[in-house]
Amino acid sequence: MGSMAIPHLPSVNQAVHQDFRSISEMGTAFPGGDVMYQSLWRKNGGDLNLWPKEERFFKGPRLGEYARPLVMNRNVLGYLNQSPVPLSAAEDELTLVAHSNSAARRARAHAEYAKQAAEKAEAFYDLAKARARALFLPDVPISVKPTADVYPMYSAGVPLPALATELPWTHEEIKGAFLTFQKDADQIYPGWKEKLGYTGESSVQVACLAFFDWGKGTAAAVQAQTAPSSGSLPVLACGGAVAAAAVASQRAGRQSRFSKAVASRKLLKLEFGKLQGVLYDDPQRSTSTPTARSELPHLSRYPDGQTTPTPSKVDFVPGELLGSVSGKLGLAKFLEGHDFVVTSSKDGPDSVFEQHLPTADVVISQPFWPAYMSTERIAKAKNLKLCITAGIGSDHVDLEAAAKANITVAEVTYCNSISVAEHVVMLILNLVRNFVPSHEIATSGGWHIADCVSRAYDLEGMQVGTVGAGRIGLAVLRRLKPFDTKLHYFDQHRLSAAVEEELNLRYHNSVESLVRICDVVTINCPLHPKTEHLFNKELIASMKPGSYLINTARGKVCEAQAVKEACETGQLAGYAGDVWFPQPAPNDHPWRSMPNNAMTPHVSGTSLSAQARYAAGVREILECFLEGRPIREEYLIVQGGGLAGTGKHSYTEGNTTKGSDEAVHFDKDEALQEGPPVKMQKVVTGGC
Ligand SMILES: NC(=O)C1=CN([C@@H]2O[C@H](COP(=O)(O)OP(=O)(O)OC[C@H]3O[C@@H](n4cnc5c(N)ncnc54)[C@H](O)[C@@H]3O)[C@@H](O)[C@H]2O)C=CC1
Repeated sequence: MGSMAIPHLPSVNQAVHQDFRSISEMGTAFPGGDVMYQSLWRKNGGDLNLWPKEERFFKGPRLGEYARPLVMNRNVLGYLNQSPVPLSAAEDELTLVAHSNSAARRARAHAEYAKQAAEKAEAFYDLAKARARALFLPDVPISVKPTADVYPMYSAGVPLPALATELPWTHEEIKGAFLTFQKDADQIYPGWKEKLGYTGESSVQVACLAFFDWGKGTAAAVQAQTAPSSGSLPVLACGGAVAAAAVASQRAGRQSRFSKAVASRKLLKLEFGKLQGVLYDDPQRSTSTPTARSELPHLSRYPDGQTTPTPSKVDFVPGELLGSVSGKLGLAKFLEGHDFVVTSSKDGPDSVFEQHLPTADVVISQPFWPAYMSTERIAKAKNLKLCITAGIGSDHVDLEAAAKANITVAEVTYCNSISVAEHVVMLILNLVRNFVPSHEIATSGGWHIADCVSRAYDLEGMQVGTVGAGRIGLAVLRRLKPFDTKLHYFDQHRLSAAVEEELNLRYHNSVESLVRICDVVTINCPLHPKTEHLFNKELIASMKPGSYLINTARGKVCEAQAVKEACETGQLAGYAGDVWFPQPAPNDHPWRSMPNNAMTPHVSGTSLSAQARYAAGVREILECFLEGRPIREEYLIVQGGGLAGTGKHSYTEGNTTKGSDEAVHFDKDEALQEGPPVKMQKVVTGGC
């Protein structure tokens, strides 16, 4: 299109009555058309060379022309100046058609321009790379991409102390670069930290301080270039080059991504954003142990037919540890060029999370180690547009406040529902068959069979009920069917008659009705105002005596003290689960030490298998968000000022984050000093 010769006057298209010839025949100084056309005509007359390029692509009739009513009984459209009647409603529709036609043509021309701009940006980047290679090092290491941004400053002779102080503080990208380039430097220049006296801390501030030295290094690099024989290139010089190159690489990459997005006519909502990831700590035990398995089964659909996440690609191998800080949910590469801060420091006003919150555009958190987005925190997060739950269950966000602030809350629906369902079955068997105490006896060298079996039963024939029969609840029911149990459920949405028949299910219209009958109750509903403390003293007292309660939904669905007392009196034969409130649970939380518990930290939904799915799902959500595409309906909890998608189906309005600030009382050091968690011997001797 760009190389097409520009005719002085376009060829005449007789099918379109108001082309240039007809205009001139009409002898009109300012022919009909839309406002832009009129004003361009006034300005430039018929000389198309003087008109904006995209106007050349407009070959159809002008606005207002289709919109004319039929005149003169000749079954042709009349001219604007001949119109005998005012515009009608039908014309409005035609006007819209004409509008969209012309807009589409213009958009195509814009897209063409943007594509050319993208190509130029790429060419520029290649040039800058070549020049920086020549300047800094004859052989720049592979991951080092030189600079379009910093290079001109060096070559323009900006005083180096000024450069060194100016760059780190004024350029957000440089701060970002420091978070990513250290690995490169480690590989290429082992020992650089010692040589620089780098403390090894990972905060941006420390990294920026280190940049002062990197800046000096750049000076050395420049000198080395002018006097190559002055000795070996100091490590500092190389460091300067690495830093400068990392910045340029990020910037050029972002620029070219942006231009490409424009060229493909995607709306790039957030060109450069601050994303705050809150993930659990890396393993405390040695990581030298190889992972147990080298591959994961490939799944493309969930049981109801919904597809597993569909990001454009992933930068991790399924089965890797992605949910902890260093795993970064496998997003580090994808988010290069953005400010992506990942931390486990999430509770209290001094936490890293709270410090970054006021400037964050996106918060990514996990239920296992939740960044509680309380009312107060949402009020502080003025830039926040999107909260992503890497998993399922977004109750750690004050959904009411998020809706009011027009923040979207999305989660990776279904990603770990089956993981949890498997866990629930395991926990039921665990409690009923008294597995954990028996295991403890074996590992402590004992053989006390009577102690092992005095609380052990068969599940067969028991009445088992779920509160909540959504993705997890239904999967639990399906998995329990072969155990020849009698199955019950309560949910605000009744399952289909076919499913009830298939699983021989008994529906209860209240939770009270279900708990009265069941030997085993499993909780699989979200936490929202109607389920908060649902299992209180009163409801637990109405349960069948000696029943088992399994809660992998959310800790706050149960009242902690009421559960503890019921375990002590025997009203509950056992309580198992992995969810607490708040999280991490205080070191002295009663569930850690109450009798007959089979508790773990919050783990059921973060198996390595689940991590691969939710990491991919988070990327899918981010890709949609960054490109202005809609997020899958089923992933939505809050959008457009209210509950949406799965949020609308499974939650009720309100806030359940109150009390989450207590999480600050968890003392990591105390937990580490105390060694392995609660010994089950305590449980065996603990009563009931
Ligand atoms: N422990 C873990 O690692 C994980 C825990 N979860 C928890 O499990 C919950 C459920 O997950 P899915 O089954 O995938 O969600 P889902 O949305 O498919 O199902 C939830 C079901 O609960 C029902 N429900 C809502 N309020 C209820 C009430 N008051 N009484 C009875 N039923 C009610 C809904 O109607 C829906 O059928 C999540 O919201 C989350 O809190 C989810 C994944 C991992």
